Amino acid sequence: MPKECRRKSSKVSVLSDTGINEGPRLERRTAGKASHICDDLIQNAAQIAPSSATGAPTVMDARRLPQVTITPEGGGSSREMQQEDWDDAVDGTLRRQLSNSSISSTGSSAVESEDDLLSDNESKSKGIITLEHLVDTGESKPWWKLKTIVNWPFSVTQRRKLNWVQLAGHKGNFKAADEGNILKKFSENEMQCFVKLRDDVLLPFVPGYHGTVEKDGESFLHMTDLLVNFDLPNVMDCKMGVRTYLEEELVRARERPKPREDLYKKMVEVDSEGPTPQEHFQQGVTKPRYMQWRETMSSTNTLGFRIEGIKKSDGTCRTNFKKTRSKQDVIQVFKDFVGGNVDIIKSYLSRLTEIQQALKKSEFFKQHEVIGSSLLFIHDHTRKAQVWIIDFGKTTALPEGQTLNHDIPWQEGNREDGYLWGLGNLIQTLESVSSEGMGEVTKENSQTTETDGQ
Ligand SMILES: O=P(O)(O)O[C@H]1[C@H](O)[C@@H](OP(=O)(O)O)[C@H](OP(=O)(O)O)[C@@H](OP(=O)(O)O)[C@H]1O
Ligand SMILES: Nc1ncnc2c1ncn2[C@@H]1O[C@H](COP(=O)(O)OP(=O)(O)O)[C@@H](O)[C@H]1O
Repeated sequence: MPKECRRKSSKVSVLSDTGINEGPRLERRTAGKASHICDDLIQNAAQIAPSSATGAPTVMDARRLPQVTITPEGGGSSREMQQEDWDDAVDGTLRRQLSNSSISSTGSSAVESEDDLLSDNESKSKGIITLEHLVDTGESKPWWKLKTIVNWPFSVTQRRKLNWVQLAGHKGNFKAADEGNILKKFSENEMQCFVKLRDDVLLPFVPGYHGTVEKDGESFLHMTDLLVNFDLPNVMDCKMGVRTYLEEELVRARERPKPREDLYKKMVEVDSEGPTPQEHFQQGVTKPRYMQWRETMSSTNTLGFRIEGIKKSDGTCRTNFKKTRSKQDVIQVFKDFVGGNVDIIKSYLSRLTEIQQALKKSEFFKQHEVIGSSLLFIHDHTRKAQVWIIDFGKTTALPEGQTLNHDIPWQEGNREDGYLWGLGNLIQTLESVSSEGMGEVTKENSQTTETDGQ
């Protein structure tokens, strides 16, 4: 979810899911063409340019490199927005459950104990976590104020913690809710998307949305927990599209470049050669520069999707896929994810084909730029397998009358996201898994220890 949206959420005083509030609140400036191109950026991108050996269709290869001029400002290592802008009291209470033994037979399970909980100081969530309910004040009247739900019976048992899987996004973004549901930090964009999706053919493929909830000025989206009906689920998050940042982030970085030290460190952790000499000198990279680098290192640019994280039924989690880029690498990861079971791949394929057909018919999809949205794959030992479209935090409506193809190259200003192109490649990739047979799962892909340094 973009921080712009999260920041706005704290200022929202009246929430509406009636659709009256049409149009994204993200201020969208006209994307101008840059007159400067950072040579270092281009050189760097050229060094890690996608190879044609991936077997990916070349329709996106003509993409123009995003143009960002990077200049140091104010010491050069400031974050675009400070973490503390967003962290709040409830964030501090979220802890990650590291013990596999406490995962119950369902994907999302209530637990009473706080044993072996470790505090999580990272801003990104990676794997198995414990979701807490919002603070129980003990008052007789409900502390929360439901805006769109008339009655939410919130019994004591429903206030227990919830073992859950969060493979991407920021820690503290989710809370436990009533049984079968979760709360996600409010964003205007995402709320508006959920409301519009109620009348769209994509509705069967997105989590159920039950309105907004507010507590102490903090607002949440109340939605279905997709893990709830699974028994020890295997979960994979695939981020869709060829671009993972908004055009306006690019414009902002060009107008007011703010090199960020945290992103520089994340880049160096994966590839010490990643930053340009200038970026090394200032110990900072801008957000779009980091996002572009992530796209070229992973399969985002070459395949139009990338694997963000996987949690398997044995409790192991991996989020170190930053360099998983070739189609063959992705095939190996899928083989390991399904434990060599071709039937699960076939179930996934049939669901993906339904999603593809629905997307092609969807009015919502035509009228929105879909950035940073994921497909969430879930299966368990009963061979139940589902795929869901999640995360509309950066999905923004186009101006009235404008539509997107979603399968043509992005050029700054056209707002194309490459979603359908990526989905086509994802389907082809799973077809390859299915036709190749499973063979042996490599040691690398069956590893159970997560490391971020790749
Ligand atoms: O995956 P890594 O390499 O850690 O990079 C993250 C992801 O791209 C996040 O997207 P997502 O939330 O979809 O996972 C993004 O959040 P936004 O969604 O806010 O763009 C983070 O931006 P910052 O939060 O600005 O650091 C960026 O640092
Ligand atoms: N409705 C849901 N049911 C189950 N898991 C979910 C649901 N929504 C999100 N998740 C989990 O949370 C992670 C982050 O979700 P996402 O919506 O992408 O958050 P963010 O906007 O913070 O990036 C996903 O990778 C997935 O593991």
